Amino acid sequence: MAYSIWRCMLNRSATRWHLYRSLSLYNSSHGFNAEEIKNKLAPFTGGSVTLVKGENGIAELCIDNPSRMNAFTGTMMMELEERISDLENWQEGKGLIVYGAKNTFCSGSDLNAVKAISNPKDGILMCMLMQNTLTRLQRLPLISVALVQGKALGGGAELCTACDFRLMTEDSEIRFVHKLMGLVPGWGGATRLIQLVGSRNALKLLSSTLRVHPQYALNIGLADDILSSGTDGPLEKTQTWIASYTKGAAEVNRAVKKVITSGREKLIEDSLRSEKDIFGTVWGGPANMQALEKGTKHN
Ligand SMILES: CC[C@@H](C(=O)O)C(=O)SCCNC(=O)CCNC(=O)[C@H](O)C(C)(C)COP(=O)(O)OP(=O)(O)OC[C@H]1O[C@@H](n2cnc3c(N)ncnc32)[C@H](O)[C@@H]1OP(=O)(O)O
Repeated sequence: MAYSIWRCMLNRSATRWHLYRSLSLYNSSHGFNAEEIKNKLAPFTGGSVTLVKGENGIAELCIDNPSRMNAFTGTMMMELEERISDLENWQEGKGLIVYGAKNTFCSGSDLNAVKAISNPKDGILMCMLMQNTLTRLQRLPLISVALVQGKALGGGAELCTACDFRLMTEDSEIRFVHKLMGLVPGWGGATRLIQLVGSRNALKLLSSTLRVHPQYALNIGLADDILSSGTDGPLEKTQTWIASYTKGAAEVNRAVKKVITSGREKLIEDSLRSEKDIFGTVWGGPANMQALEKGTKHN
């Protein structure tokens, strides 16, 4: 009887969570026409966004356009959305590593594409497409970490802020170069940067276009660790790093991320109600009953 009640609550809460999560930031009511901007971006080809979902529940998403410092071409922006959709449906997932090919992170939009859609209407449509995608990335019920090697510039700096954590190699930099381009962030990077480092530090980074090196990033809370060179490569080190945050059953790890996402985005009362709903999806579940049966102690 108890199990069937649990399953019923699980289904109801999961449905509510899916509805909340699948509601994109922008839709037609905001003037967003996905097909229109995708048709504009399609001619700008090159590079790829690849996804490998590991047996250990950790996926690796690679921004792969090394001949252009992993800049996002038009087709790569669309591929990123497809990979995020794949991850939203990966029920066994616990974690995600986002990194760039050939030891550099990402240099933002492909400037060839940028020049071709430099009118305000198309720029806003591209902005809404990328904000939708990066918000969905941030809301994934997976613990995500950006492995920053080399340079994360412009939209690349914004991409790394959409992950829960950032690890930087010793020679890497994060740089919000937008002001030098006569721009401000458009992919949601300003909003997320303020959440990460506070409005004063965010204003410093945007107005000075400072090259943020690892130690300074650590000091202001933009980076979570610095990966020193050694026998293991950066990706292996990042796998080891994320493993310490994703131990145990997938459904419990996913519930942990969901309560944080809820607390980060909602008003207090709404967040508390969501926390209750998410709690209901794991209370009395297999991992909870197993821990109780084991008499788990935490000494
Ligand atoms: C919302 C923000 C978003 C937007 O507005 O849409 C943006 O992100 S705007 C773009 C912001 N990014 C940039 O302005 C970066 C421009 N690139 C550079 O500053 C430098 O390339 C670098 C990233 C600092 C690397 O310099 P370096 O190590 O000297 O290498 P190269 O400059 O020779 O680059 C190698 C190769 O890659 C091409 N490249 C690099 N970045 C881009 C890019 N964003 N778009 C297109 N192509 C890019 C560069 O042109 C070189 O190609 P070749 O000249 O053909 O060798």
